[in-house]
Amino acid sequence: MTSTTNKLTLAYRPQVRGAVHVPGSKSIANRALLLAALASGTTQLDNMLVSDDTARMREALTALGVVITSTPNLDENAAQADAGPLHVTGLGGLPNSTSALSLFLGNAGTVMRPLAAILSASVGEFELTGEPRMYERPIGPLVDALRSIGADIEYQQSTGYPPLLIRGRKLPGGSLAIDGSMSSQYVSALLMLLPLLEGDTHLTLTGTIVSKPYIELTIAMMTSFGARVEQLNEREFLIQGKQQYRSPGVYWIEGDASSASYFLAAGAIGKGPITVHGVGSDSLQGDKAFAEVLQAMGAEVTWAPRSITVQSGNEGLRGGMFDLNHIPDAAMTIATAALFAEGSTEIRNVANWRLKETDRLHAMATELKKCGADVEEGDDWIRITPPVGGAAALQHADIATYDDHRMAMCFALLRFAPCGVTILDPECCRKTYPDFFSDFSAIVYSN
Ligand SMILES: O=C(O)C1=C[C@@H](OP(=O)(O)O)[C@@H](O)[C@H](O)C1
Ligand SMILES: C=C(OP(=O)(O)O)C(=O)O
Repeated sequence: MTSTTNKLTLAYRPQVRGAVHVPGSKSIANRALLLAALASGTTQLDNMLVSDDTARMREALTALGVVITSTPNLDENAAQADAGPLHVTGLGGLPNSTSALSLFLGNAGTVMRPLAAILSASVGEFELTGEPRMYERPIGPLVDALRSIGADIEYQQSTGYPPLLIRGRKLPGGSLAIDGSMSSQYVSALLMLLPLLEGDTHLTLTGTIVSKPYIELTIAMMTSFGARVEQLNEREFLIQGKQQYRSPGVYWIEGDASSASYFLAAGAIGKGPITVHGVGSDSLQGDKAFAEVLQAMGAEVTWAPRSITVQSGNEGLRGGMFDLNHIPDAAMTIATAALFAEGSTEIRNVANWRLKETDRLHAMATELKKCGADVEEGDDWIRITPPVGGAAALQHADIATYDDHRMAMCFALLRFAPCGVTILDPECCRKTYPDFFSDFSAIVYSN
């Protein structure tokens, strides 16, 4: 691994073995921080993720008056050396701010969307800002739903996009519809707010709902923090108002299943076995299903409640056609694993890749082509065919990462090809996994 300031060259290492403890899940960490902040009582959060996205949530909650303290890490198996338990003293309800606040939320969808919902029903005036890319990521469906029950939210630049100016006020509940066809985060954001409203709410999801497991994750976590959500059917929910979140005492944040995908794919390509600790059959995260896709491609997968082990199958990986709408983040790792598969791999139903840290369909197609793959890109799909000659015929490329942590991380798999790979601006992985490249280098070998 050689690194200059803004690029990292990863030399050929054909084999992988060992074990890794992946850092805490971004999705769970940011939900846990928020729910603990709204709850009565103090919550201890174990295996907290230390990354840009969780830093943005912590800073925002601290500015809102939530006391969060960290304690030293005494666990030598911890995934991150700086990730000791956090103690969050809950507000026992919605925030109440006497001064106007401007909150910088970076490019963290799991902060912008939930806080837009929570603050629209809180006392105070809140400006929600972020990085330039955040201003290109839509939030209109969530704002429309909140306005329909009386929220006062103003777009400060373009209609339908952050930055937002929110003048918080009591919201009554009632009948509410939300379009879940662009992002499940709008649904999760509303769900976390609704128990705290003055009255009961009947919530209907409209459109073709994307990324569904994240909605299930939200409901599971709300339940752990003492709220009740009644699901009437696939699209309808009844949520009583005037509820209160309650601290569960200690809450363990699972390892990040999307971060696990890079190591699991490594095991499938580079012989293995490799064991990823922190994610397993008991996991709440939908991205654990990534291991099922690897299995369908020919890898050998062994499940335990809190770990997954993968090794290459006897016949290597084979391509196929996969609808990966339910695992949009881990799906990116299938796109680079496809370079090592026999035949073409088609990833379907991922239109909202275009709305994330970058236009991921376009970025992925552009960079895979640089490696010598034949790539076709549709509105909501991508098909990858490795060069004739397979991995041995792949070409070394300087991979542009578009300030997208997953572009940087999933192209690390190219080090299993003789050409190796250079990753430009590898530091962008700090959004969810600051130590990714050193953890990845620790499990690869020359023979
Ligand atoms: O709720 C969440 O924690 C997330 C939901 C997904 O977004 P979409 O619902 O926009 O696909 C996912 O891509 C994101 O990284 C995290
Ligand atoms: C889409 C992602 O992030 P965000 O939470 O900002 O939507 C991601 O982590 O891949």
